Amino acid sequence: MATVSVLQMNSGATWAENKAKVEALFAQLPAARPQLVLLPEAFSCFGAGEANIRQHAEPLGQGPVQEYLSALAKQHNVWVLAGTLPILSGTRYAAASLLFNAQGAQCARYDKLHLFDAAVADNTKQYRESRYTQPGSQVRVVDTPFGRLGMAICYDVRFPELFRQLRTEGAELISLPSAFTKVTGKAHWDILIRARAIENQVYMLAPNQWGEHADGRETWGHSMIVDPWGVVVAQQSSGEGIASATLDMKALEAVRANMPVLAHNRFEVRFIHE
Ligand SMILES: O=C(O)CNC(=O)[C@H](CS)NC(=O)CCC(=O)C(=O)O
Repeated sequence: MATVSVLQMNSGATWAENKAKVEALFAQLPAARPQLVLLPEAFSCFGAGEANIRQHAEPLGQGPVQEYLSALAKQHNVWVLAGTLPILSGTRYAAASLLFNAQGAQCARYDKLHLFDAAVADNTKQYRESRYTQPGSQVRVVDTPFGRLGMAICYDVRFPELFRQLRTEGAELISLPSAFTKVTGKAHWDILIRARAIENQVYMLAPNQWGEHADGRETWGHSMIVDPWGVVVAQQSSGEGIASATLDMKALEAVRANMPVLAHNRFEVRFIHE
């Protein structure tokens, strides 16, 4: 049975400082070695505006952030889910989640489908992710040695159809790297994640940003791993840190066999491309 770890970060503006944070967290991985480690959304550069994102954006397969993660995966012999980093996409950037295997090869990419354009009663007030982000156009599921992984990001959690589609395509685990705000996180974070886990009978792996960031924006933390019955099996409430859990695929199969919601479903989900 595989162990997975989600890393909670307080990412700053620059890769130099965030790289040091990633390194420090990897040095604290549990003795029961995880096979998969997940980083939060915007782990490499966060909360310092569009010019800063542009400076950190990399072409797919090139650049210091991807090179570092590839080496890190290999060095620690773990799969690494690189929450999101800005990947050049035309004249803009995709908020891309990249998966590296334990040999350091980049083997899956998912671009955030739903962009966070919303008003929130916090000190940022207006979020306009679509101003600088190129949305994805594909749903992504990938086989790993520890289960079939569906990929999602942050605000996507509010769109249950995506998660039903991932389950329909065989997902057993779903990654949800996030930078969920403090205000919306307090109201909705655990409920949304647990609901997606329960209704789709999957493990939800949700590393989040925590604390105050360069532009004063605040994120909620509470990074968590939720099992297919909806139980929060690991959580890092506040501060930087690591939450780890062992995946029990027999228990997942039992939940599905006892209550076959996928077979009972009377609705069909269709992904609408742009
Ligand atoms: O833009 C960046 O640098 C990194 N990306 C983010 O911080 C994104 C877009 S602004 N945040 C979210 O999606 C929060 C969603 C959320 O909090 C909710 O759904 O309530």
